[in-house]
Amino acid sequence: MSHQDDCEIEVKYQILQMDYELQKKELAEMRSALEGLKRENKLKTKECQEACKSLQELQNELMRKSMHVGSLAFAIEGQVKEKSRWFSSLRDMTRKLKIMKMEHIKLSEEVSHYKNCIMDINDFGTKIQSRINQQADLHEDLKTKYLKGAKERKELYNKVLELKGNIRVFCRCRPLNSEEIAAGASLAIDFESVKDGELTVISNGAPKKTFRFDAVFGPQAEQADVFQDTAPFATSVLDGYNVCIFAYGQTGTGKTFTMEGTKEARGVNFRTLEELFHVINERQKLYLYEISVSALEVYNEQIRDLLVSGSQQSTMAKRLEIRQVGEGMHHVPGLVEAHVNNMNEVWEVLQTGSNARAVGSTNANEHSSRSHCIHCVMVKGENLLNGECTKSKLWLVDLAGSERVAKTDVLGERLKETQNINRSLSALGDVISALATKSSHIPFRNSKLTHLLQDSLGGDSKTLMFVQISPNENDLGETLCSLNFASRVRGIELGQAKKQMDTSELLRWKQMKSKQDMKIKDLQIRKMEETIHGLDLKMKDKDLKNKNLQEKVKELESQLLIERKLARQHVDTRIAEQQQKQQNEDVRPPLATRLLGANKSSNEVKNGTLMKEQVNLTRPLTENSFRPSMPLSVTDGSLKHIDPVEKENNPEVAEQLQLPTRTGRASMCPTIRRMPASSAPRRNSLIPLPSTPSSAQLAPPFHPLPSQPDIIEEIDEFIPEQTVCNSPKGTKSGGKKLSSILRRSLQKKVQLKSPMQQHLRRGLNVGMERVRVSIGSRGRMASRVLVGNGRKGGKEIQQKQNQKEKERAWNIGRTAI
Ligand SMILES: Nc1ncnc2c1ncn2[C@@H]1O[C@H](COP(=O)(O)OP(=O)(O)OP(=O)(O)O)[C@@H](O)[C@H]1O
Repeated sequence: MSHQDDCEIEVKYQILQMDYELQKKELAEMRSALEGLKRENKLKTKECQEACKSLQELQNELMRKSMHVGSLAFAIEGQVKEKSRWFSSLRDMTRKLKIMKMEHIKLSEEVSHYKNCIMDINDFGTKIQSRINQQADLHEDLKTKYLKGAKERKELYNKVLELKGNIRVFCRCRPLNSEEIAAGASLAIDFESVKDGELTVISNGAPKKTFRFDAVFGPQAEQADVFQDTAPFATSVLDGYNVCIFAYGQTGTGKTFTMEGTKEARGVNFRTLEELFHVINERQKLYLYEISVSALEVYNEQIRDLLVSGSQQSTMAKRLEIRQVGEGMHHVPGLVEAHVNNMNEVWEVLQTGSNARAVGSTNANEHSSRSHCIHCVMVKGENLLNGECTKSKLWLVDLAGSERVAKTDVLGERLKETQNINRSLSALGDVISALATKSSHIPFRNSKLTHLLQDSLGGDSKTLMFVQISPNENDLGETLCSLNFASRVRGIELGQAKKQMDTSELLRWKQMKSKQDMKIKDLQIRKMEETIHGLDLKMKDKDLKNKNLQEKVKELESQLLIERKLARQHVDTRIAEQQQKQQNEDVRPPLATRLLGANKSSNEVKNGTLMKEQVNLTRPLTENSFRPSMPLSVTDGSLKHIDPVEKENNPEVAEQLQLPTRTGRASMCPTIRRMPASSAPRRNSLIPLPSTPSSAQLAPPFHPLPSQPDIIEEIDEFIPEQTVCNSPKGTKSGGKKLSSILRRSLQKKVQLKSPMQQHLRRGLNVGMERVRVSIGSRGRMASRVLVGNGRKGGKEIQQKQNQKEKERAWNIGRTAI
């Protein structure tokens, strides 16, 4: 038993030992297995950590992507806004164009209306012209007839005066004054026998001598009666004849009364001038007259200007000398000539002269009898019908008392005065005598008086002499002297009176008239031409504006088209990218496999998918690259189809569809959210984002502003690059089309000059800029964004630059990852 037991025990022991061995072996195996498991566990843990890390990175990446997509959506939103602005500006432009067209139509209608008007006016003008010509002929005929009539009238009038005598003598006898009446003076004139100009001088009640004059005015004669016969001389002056009216006679016989008169009874001076203005007024439509009056006195053979104030007299007196200014024309240089336009002015001048004469002496009457008072009325006349000009003079002379000639028993100053008066009055007598005997020499220069009156005492003038006499028998001697002198004067036969024609004035007038006519006609023609030219210019201007506007609209449309295409391509590219990523995810290997082959897959991505994406990313500028069968529009967070034809033809509808930009931005997010959890290869695919410029491609922050041809060259360079990447024909032609559109647009932009064009150019610049923004997001053209911005203000540049810097920072950050 024991042995058996022992054997059993032994067996058991051996079994146990074997078990033990087995268990030990198992333990060792278990231990080794445990070790293996531990190692595996470690590896797994490490793998898990890596996976977590990778997951974290991917989450970060995802966040960055989301933000990037957000920024892209924001950019798209901006572009959509920009587009809406473009559309609104386009709408404005279209509206303006419509208005302009309407205006153009209106203007065209106006122009045609004006043309018709002009034609009517021309017709009317020719009719009027023919009427005017008829009237002008009639007028000319009437004028000739009138001129002929006027000439005849003048000639007849002059003949009448000539028949009456160019030198006429009126005798006027003053009434006896109160002193004489009181003294019981007897009359020396037989007033009862006065008829037909005959005057009989009586002495001691018996007729002594009979004198014959042109008119005899007795004591009862009024100033107006006297002037009635004097008035024709005034008409003669206006007809261009020189006239001299003088009063001769003994002191106190009424010379001054006849010539000057009193305030109540105006004399010849005032009345003659009144008559002058009366006739001038009557002839005002046919003649133009200028009247000036001078007042002077000849005292002691010196001429004194009565219109110069007393203080200036001393200096003026020396200078006043008589000068011959032409054939038979005499003038006193420096003599004041007062221009008078009406009788008030005439009265002022006459009063001034009278006052000046009075100031010169303490006894006015005494002084007046010792000097010759002379008024010279100068008349310039112009016949408005034929331009005939005349210059004539009217002398109104109040002579010094004639009785002084006989008085020689005076001394000193009075003697000198008397001698001078004697000299001048005897000189006047000599002149008249010489004229009477038709002497070859007329001694005009023997005295200042005759020298002054030379023009009006010669053969071609008319002279009226008032011989003033006293009725007092005590003055008989003086009266007879005066009457004898007057009779001598009346006996002079003056030659035919000549009109004082100013031929140079006539010639000048005719030349001036013809020049004026020419000027008026030229002016009329020029005005008509200017009106037509102005209308033409308006038409051209409107046409030009219309053309420009049409061109601008076309340009803007093409810009918009390009912009729309680019934006669409941009969105398409994004979608394509997403699709590509999704495809990549679908074929992505399991986590462990990817871990083992991470480097390899990374390289594959770099060499394969990545490159493909890069290629795709450069494509969007071409029309056909990655173009979906139907274009998509973002509306209410979902992508909608827009018919491109409808969009082109009806931009407003298209705009309305595109307007909700916020929803457009949101619409991008679900696409991102639908993407599965990112993986390492997928992350690698995101590295070379289209907007990420390589270090070589990164544009400097500020480029110098390129010239327009440079930009065109850049576009030219840029477009073929796209076409190379996208070989299909359509893409090539699209690229060329785009290139040509851009080039044309830029060339036009360069040509713009007018303010309107500049305004449009500003709009175009904005457009170009936007185009560049959209191009710039493709990498290479990013630099052009800065170029475009370089044209704007500093703030805008800064904003754009900041925005780009942000984008670049994102991209650089991604590259670093
Ligand atoms: N026809 C007349 N009717 C009324 N009064 C007259 C007339 N003629 C002269 N008298 C008066 O006679 C006076 C002298 O006249 P007035 O002074 O005109 O003479 P005179 O010839 O000019 O003298 P003098 O040579 O001194 O200047 C004046 O008072 C004037 O009023």
